[in-house]
Amino acid sequence: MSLELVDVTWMAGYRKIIHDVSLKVRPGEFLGLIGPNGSGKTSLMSILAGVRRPLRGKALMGGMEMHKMGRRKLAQNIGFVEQQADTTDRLTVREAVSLGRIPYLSLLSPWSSRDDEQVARALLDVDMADMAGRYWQTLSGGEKQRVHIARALAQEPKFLLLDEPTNHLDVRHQLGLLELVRALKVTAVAALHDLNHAALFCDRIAVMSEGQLVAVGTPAEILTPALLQDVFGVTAVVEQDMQGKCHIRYAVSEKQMPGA
Ligand SMILES: Nc1ncnc2c1ncn2[C@@H]1O[C@H](COP(=O)(O)OP(=O)(O)OP(=O)(O)O)[C@@H](O)[C@H]1O
Repeated sequence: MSLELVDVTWMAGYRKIIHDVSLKVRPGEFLGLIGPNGSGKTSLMSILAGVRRPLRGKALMGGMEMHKMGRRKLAQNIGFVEQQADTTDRLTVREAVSLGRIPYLSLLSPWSSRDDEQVARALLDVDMADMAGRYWQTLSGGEKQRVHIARALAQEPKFLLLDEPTNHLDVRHQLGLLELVRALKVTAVAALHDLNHAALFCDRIAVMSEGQLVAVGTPAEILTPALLQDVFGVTAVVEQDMQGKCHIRYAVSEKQMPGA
């Protein structure tokens, strides 16, 4: 099953935020979405997740328009981890992750041991099993982020959409999370600010600039010094290692060096 945007335009008030974007997420791939602040990554992710409806164009899951599908069907297929999602509810970590099972529950299909197993597995996946009894409000920013991801994993999604998932995470958990996403049997899309992470973990990278999709391709195709200069306004050297993985070294002017 694929996730696809066809000529999508989205406006906030009178301002066009997303301009005629067409993008097909390939089954099984890990697609990175990169672009400067305000380029439209979050807006595009929420359209891909079916949370926002395009003003023009189509957002399709398995060839069907998402706004015509029920919330339950969307939630059984798409796990979406938004930026800065918070709650004031008095929930434990386990209860927060259990919310991911709601799309599967009904009067005829009440909570079962299978739901317990999915919640336990999701907590293990994000390294939060030993904090399952802790209250949400007592968690650090990084721990909350890992719980959000566990909640999305508990949905057993076919598509995992992550908006800047490594925010708040220390370097071990950043790498652990991206390794986990790669290892999962899901199609994943993540908005990422760290371009070296995108280069290391993503199969393809899509680049947003001023609301437009300006490039899509493999990390080696996309992460060129010319694109980094054009889109991000930075000077960088891009090296490839023996495995063909790109590594970006940014050039910092003398004035910005410590002690200058
Ligand atoms: N509901 C809204 N109303 C008005 N403007 C909006 C709305 N949502 C987004 N925008 C504007 O649209 C532009 C794109 O925002 P978006 O959050 O999609 O960018 P982004 O690439 O995710 O940015 P960042 O990297 O800073 O998170 C920004 O200029 C933002 O201010």
